[in-house]
Amino acid sequence: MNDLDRFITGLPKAELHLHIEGSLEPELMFALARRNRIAIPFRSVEEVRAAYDFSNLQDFLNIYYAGADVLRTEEDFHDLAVAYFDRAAADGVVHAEIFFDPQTHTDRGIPFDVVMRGLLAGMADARARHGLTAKLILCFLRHLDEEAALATFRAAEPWLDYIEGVGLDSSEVGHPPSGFVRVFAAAADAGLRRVAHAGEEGPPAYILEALDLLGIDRLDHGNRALEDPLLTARLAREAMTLTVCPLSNFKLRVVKEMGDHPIDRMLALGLRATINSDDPAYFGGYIADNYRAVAAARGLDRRDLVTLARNSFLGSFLDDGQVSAHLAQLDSYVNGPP
Ligand code: HPA
Ligand SMILES: [Zn+2]
Repeated sequence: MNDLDRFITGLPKAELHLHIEGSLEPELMFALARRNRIAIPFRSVEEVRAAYDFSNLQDFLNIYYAGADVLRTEEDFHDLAVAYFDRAAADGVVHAEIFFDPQTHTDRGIPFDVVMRGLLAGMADARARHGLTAKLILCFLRHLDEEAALATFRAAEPWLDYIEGVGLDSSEVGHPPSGFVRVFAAAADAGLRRVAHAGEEGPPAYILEALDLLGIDRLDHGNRALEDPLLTARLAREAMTLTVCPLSNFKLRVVKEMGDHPIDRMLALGLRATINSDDPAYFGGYIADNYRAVAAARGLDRRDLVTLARNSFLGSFLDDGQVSAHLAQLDSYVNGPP
């Protein structure tokens, strides 16, 4: 590890865009398949990795939903979460706001409660082992209809004290935010935060819908906002946090090359951009790898990296006191011992 690598790994940071199902490493997939006596169409971890051959969101999603089939028990969700938190803590993550896709599990007959109990147990372990805090964001699958999202929200009702917010993910194009106004309104009425994937593959108009129709507090991806200068200016003016995922953007061809990544342009335009890993088991790296990838490709200096880490706390759903404490910790990391 060189100096910049060490600096990035040690930088205290929050992760704001992480699908827990996307942190399922092939090794754990094999272990869970064995434990649950499930046949999977692969003979080795290498074969699984070789099958991760996708070049757009839908091809990736097909593989990601298939992989999630090995998750069956509370213990499985616990082990999945602990594996992610251990890995995140090693990358300097001190706080994580993680997505989960309940419909991916309830549609296979896994009860909502099993998913919740397992993830919450994993979060408690992360707190005890690493002092890492975490929040849960329930994502609705946008390739399914709003009735299904409303049913999922009703299933979540007993658990709302343990859920920070709702999100919108899965296949973006053809499934605009305008289809989910009622379920997001119900979430707002229940006092939940709202986020949505928009502008990853979908057009800037979808970002506008997420802002104006869903009332989002944070924008997941948002890359295509840059095609619309007025929208970009608005996002900057409103200090909207963008959860940008560089390795995901590269693997899913949102950018052709890492050298084309707009992260520094976003910062220069005054956008509150953050760096995140999205689905690290599938996209080839955890959060520090994402910081390193853009630092190398776009020549980011330490000041830019600190800005990105600062933005991750400012964009989190922690309360003001907790944000200040994390920013103070970040300052003391950057400035060294007094
Ligand atoms: O990058 C993503 N985009 C949309 N849906 C997803 N579900 C997991 N990862 C993603
Ligand atoms: Zn995502």
